[in-house]
Amino acid sequence: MIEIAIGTRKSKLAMWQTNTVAGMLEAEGMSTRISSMETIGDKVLDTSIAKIGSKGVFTEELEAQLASGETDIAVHSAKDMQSRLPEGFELIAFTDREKVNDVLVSDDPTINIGDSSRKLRIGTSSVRRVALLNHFYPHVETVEMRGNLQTRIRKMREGDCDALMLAYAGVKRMEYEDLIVKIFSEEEFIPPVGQGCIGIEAATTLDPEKRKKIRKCLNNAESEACLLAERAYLKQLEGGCSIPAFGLAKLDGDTLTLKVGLASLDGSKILQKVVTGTVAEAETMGKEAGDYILDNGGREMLAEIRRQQK
Ligand SMILES: NCc1[nH]cc(CCC(=O)O)c1CC(=O)O
Repeated sequence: MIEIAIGTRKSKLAMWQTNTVAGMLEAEGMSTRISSMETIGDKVLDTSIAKIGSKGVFTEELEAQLASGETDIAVHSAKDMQSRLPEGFELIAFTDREKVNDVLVSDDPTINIGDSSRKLRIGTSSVRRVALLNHFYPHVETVEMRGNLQTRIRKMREGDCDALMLAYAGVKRMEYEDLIVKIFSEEEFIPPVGQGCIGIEAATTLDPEKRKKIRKCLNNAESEACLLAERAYLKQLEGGCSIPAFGLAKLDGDTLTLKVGLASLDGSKILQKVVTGTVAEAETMGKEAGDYILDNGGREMLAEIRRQQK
């Protein structure tokens, strides 16, 4: 029997995702061994990720295990992955995607984000969520909020904020669906690249037979097409989760539609572009959309964002 060694972060969400992936592999007759760790990104909670500076704070240590052969694959939230992986690593599969929306979570069901007469403090550490909230709901106050889902909910309950803006996928997986007070439309609040999807990373040195078996078992072709397009966009911007960029691809028959955008940090400016094509063109589309954004004000916006983040 072939055994797949899986690396993962230790957070409850990461473990949920890893157990799901392990279950899929086991259902196809493979055995699995899970090795979990706390990464730098999990440990440094007092600084926002955008400011830690180093790329891949959640991934570097897992990649070291892949490179040494200690593990075969690492399981990640696809949206936490840098658009350009370090040399020697690749994403070999993308699982079935969960609903991609952002949601608002609170213990107070009467919260209405549209009501500007009431003070509302929303916890998030995402530059994209802050920018979009400023843009669409300028009366809302945002509060910096790091840590895993459970920590954030605890902080909300301690009074740090009135509500949290989170990805539906994580809220569902951690069984906090009862606290959802609003589901943001994916048209208005276009999600970040990769939201809702689990990405499987491997070293390029992974045994090709193993790679093929893992891929066959875990990869969803639709997710893959969408993720390739979205990630190619982010790569063209040379971005990761520290810039307020967003991108969502949808597959309808053979037609892939990619909607992307970039916001200024304060949300005052938003650039958007929609491109369509075939599955085979996924990465070209992402690149094309990225070039369009860069050439139409995005380059200056990115320079400004990077200046403000220094
Ligand atoms: N950045 C943290 C993170 N990474 C993945 C998820 C949720 C699951 C997903 O979007 O795939 C979350 C929490 C959140 O953004 O609310």
